Amino acid sequence: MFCLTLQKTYLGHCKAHLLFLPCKVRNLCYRPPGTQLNILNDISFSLPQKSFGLIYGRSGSGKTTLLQLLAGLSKPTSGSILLQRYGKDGSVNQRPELLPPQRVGIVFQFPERYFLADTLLEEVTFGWPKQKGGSQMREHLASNLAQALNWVGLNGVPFDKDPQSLSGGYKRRLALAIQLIQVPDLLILDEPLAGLDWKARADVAKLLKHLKEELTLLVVSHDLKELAPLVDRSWRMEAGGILKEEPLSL
Ligand SMILES: Nc1ncnc2c1ncn2[C@@H]1O[C@H](COP(=O)(O)OP(=O)(O)OP(=O)(O)O)[C@@H](O)[C@H]1O
Repeated sequence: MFCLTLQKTYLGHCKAHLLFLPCKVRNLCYRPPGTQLNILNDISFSLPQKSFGLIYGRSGSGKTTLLQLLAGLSKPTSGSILLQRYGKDGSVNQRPELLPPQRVGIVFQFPERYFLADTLLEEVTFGWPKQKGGSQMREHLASNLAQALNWVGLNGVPFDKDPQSLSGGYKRRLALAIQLIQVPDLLILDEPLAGLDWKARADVAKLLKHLKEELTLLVVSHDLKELAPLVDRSWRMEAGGILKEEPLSL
């Protein structure tokens, strides 16, 4: 009886701490190879599941470097990036594990500049496995495709449409859909509103609000005013990569 109570209390304790911390960064430092100084110094933060985290700060403060580490594009010099996984029912199904890059989606600044294909279908399926043995993965991705297009409101757009003929806001939606097909545990966005007109900015901000209900988003942006209503946690970066949690003051 005592053991059962203890076990329940312990599980309750774990849930209270873990369910709300899917992404946990601890004491992250980064020094580019061949250089003497750290660009990032002792960065620690955590982002709750299905929430919107915003990182802002002056140019050169280290925001892009941090996103690159989180996306697995560079390796930290020291420190850890941990991810808590969830079962479909919301229960914790694993201990925190090192964040595998394939579970992180990243939409770079001006993603439309990197579109390669002539049709929307080619663009969204670019990089899918073609050879024998990859069919299971293709099926998996195909089953997520409709959901991803639906999430971003692209489900009515013909598959043979040239991505470059889409409006600015719809190009951003397409870039988001490409990442959403993987159903990432963490979706990173670098300046998602940059270069858009006011209407497209409002549309994309509305879309991000909708996505926050399903996903964990970490955004770097200078557009504090437009994103403020979505923000759950915000950090200001300073030169040397110091991250300070600060509520937005507009
Ligand atoms: N490979 C590298 N080697 C040396 N210094 C670097 C390297 N990469 C970035 N830096 C420096 O690290 C600092 C942080 O750069 P980073 O691009 O992460 O800043 P940022 O906050 O994203 O800036 P912005 O808002 O202009 O994009 C800058 O001073 C930059 O010059």
